[in-house]
Amino acid sequence: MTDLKQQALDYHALPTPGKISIELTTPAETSKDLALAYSPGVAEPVREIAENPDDVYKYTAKGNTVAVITNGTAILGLGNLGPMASKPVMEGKALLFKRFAGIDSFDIEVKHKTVEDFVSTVANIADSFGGINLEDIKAPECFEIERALIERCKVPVFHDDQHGTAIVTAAGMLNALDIQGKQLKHANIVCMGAGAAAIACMELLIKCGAQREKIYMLDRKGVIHTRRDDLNEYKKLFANNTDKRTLDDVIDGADVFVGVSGPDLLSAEQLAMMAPNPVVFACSNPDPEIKPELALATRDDVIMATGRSDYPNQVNNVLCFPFIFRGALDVRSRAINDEMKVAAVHAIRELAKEPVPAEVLKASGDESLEFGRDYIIPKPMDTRLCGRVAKAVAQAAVDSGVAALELPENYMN
Ligand SMILES: NC(=O)C1=CN([C@@H]2O[C@H](COP(=O)(O)OP(=O)(O)OC[C@H]3O[C@@H](n4cnc5c(N)ncnc54)[C@H](OP(=O)(O)O)[C@@H]3O)[C@@H](O)[C@H]2O)C=CC1
Ligand SMILES: CC(=O)C(=O)O
Ligand SMILES: [Mg+2]
Repeated sequence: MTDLKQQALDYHALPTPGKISIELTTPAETSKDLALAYSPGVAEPVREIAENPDDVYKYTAKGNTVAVITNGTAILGLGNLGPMASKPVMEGKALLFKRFAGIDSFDIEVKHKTVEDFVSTVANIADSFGGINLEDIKAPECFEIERALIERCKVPVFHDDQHGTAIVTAAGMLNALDIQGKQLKHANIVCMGAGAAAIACMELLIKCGAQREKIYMLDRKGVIHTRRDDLNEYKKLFANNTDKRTLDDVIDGADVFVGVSGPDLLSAEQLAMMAPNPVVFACSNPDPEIKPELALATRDDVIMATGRSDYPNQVNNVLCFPFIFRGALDVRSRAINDEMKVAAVHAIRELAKEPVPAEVLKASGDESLEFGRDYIIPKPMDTRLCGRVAKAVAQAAVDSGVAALELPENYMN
């Protein structure tokens, strides 16, 4: 067994199985405590909430709790391994919510037969939480699921693999292209993968200035083009009227490669065919579309990012989901809309341009970090992220009319 494999298994098994537990926030030592916490005292908040439903935010943990919900059909880049196999990832998301944004979460792994079955299960329990984070649900079902749940739930519903990934990708891409002296609107983009993350990443890049006709998207069958008759409605939005059919055809002269597909799908030869000063985001987890060692040995003008914590430039939705929910919960937003997503993009990208405090360097193990090809995006353990992103998101929620509360005074200052 490799060292990392054994360490990772031990990390999850010890000192107790899993990575999270529940802790109490009120005293529960004496009979008096129990008379308040449970019977008879608990009846008082019950009566208040029955009379005024909004009081649930005053008397329960709902307002700081997010459900992380999956069916295990697209677990990282490992595929459809079922609900139980996804549990370590979902507990991992709960760990990240708590560690980076102080948000409590429950992971819920749903076994279901139909999309409607999944949607009803989630819709029926959604009110228990302040928000719903959908995770690792494969395309195209994820699109229908998210749309239906947004319609049916009063709390914000956010499919992290779509929008969290897209926000971080857009933030990193705008910075990387700036460093390479290129502009998104002129960039020839290759997107390997045509699923949840791919469709959302490309749609957000287009909102940020990329041109749809300059994007070539590929799935397992190759380039997505207008003469294919096997495309779902989401892939069809990226069908190019082109004779190009393979990665070799489209990578020639490309400025950008975004990989949200699977391991080792971009070869050194293909990377060598890209335009001068290319940007490669090989974001498949745990194994990227091309290993950074290989990419950097192949050419030294490439800006290289992966989804992993153990290389520079981690383009991973962890930089977004804890903070976008922090902002949404704090102003009790009923949605996470485009205005909030764009606010998150800019807050994340701008932070990378600021000097990095010593404690971030210590946590990341870097001697120095300065905006440039090996530091295009902040580190997840940068404690400034929560304040910057949550504040921008909360302000955007208030400004766009989806927040029930005003921005708290001195919020995140
Ligand atoms: N770094 C980050 O923050 C994130 C990274 N990801 C990564 O992105 C990947 C996809 O996740 P997600 O979108 O949720 O999953 P989906 O199942 O929704 O989509 C997977 C897509 O990848 C394509 N694909 C898979 N294998 C190949 C291959 N060998 N050649 C070409 N295309 C391939 C599939 O093609 P087809 O449609 O033909 O089946 C599909 O379009 C995963 O590796 C995941 O780890 C996802 C979210 C966040
Ligand atoms: C990071 C993540 O959410 C994924 O790879 O699915
Ligand atoms: Mg995921």
